[in-house]
Amino acid sequence: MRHAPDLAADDAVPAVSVRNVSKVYDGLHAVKSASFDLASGRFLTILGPSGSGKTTLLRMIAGFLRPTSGEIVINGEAVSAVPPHKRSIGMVFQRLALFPHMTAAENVAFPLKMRRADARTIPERVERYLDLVKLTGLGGRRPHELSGGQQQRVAIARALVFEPDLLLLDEPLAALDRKLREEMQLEFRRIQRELGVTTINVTHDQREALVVSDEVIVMDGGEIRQNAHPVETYRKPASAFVAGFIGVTNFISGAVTKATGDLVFFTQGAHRFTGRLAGGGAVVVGDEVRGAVRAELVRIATDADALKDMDVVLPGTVADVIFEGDRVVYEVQAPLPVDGLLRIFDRDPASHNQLDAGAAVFVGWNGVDMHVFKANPDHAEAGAGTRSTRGE
Ligand SMILES: Nc1ncnc2c1ncn2[C@@H]1O[C@H](COP(=O)(O)OP(=O)(O)OP(=O)(O)O)[C@@H](O)[C@H]1O
Repeated sequence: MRHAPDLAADDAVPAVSVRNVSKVYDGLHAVKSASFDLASGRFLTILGPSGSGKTTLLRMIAGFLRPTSGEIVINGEAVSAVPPHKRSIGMVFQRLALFPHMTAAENVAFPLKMRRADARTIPERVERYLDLVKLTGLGGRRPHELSGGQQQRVAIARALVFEPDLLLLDEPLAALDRKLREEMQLEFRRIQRELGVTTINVTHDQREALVVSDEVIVMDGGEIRQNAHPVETYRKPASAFVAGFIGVTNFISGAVTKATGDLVFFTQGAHRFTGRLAGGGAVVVGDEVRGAVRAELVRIATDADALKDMDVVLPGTVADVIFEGDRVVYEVQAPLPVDGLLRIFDRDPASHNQLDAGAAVFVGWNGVDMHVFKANPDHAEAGAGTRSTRGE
């Protein structure tokens, strides 16, 4: 199939170039000065909370919406004046919109007929794409005779059969149950790698973004807050917002007492903390900062001695215990103004007794595991105070 990535060409012209694109409704920015380049064959996910501008950005790339300002370039061609059906784009939506009266094979053949493909080649191409999505032999069934996951596969085959330059996914998995959703995430990844088709996916599911993507753009308030490889997004969040939106993060506010290089010392009442400056910029003594530490990097014990290797040890009381099978989530009330309850993952719950709510405990972590962000009241962190630990 012709989508096998051509690495030499990748370097030359980005498959998609979004240049300073904004969309304004009634004086409000749905998308504000978004810019990014996406190389050919890459899988990009645009991740963000509801209302952050993800769909608006995707719809502008698809051509359903015109930017208020800025430019979108696909394979070197500025496309602002090109209508959606003239852009070489396959789309899969949350609502699949399969034709119910047509068989799976007829659904997949539809875009080829619309594009007046040579009728003699259509059956072979349809079969090839049904094979690709693992629906071999099911082409004769109508949508209602297929499971939700199988219908999803028909929609994927239909979006890809005409070999578009770009595949756009608008939360296609949001309506599926978790197990099927996770299975289909891996399917999207497999198919995308097999074809090498440049893909842009929109989701508010952080796990999906980390699992499927080569690159993740995190949006908030219409703006791109970070554009990075998933591992970097998780390990080196560019702001307190990103740290709070991806993963489960504990925040502690304080004032800087010393800053040397990227090492920052700050205090909250009588408690001293250390961390690494994150998100760029610099801090000086007296600046308000927010320390962020991941739930999986905080340790919990009933005996302070067990945490003697940790840089920070605080006493606390277990407020709630959430059993999730492969891990236990503890919510701990610490007696200093940690922002909300401290959340801690115990990933090895089978090896010891579970703690009970009300237990007196100690929690601890190391300074290298704390990211320190300059406090910015305009960009409150995401996720604080929520109970969701799975990004759902
Ligand atoms: N046609 C419109 N008219 C006015 N405002 C709009 C319009 N479409 C979107 N908006 C606003 O633009 C902002 C971004 O919306 P958008 O649908 O892009 O967000 P999203 O991140 O995709 O959210 P969700 O995950 O809920 O779909 C929101 O504040 C929304 O209310």
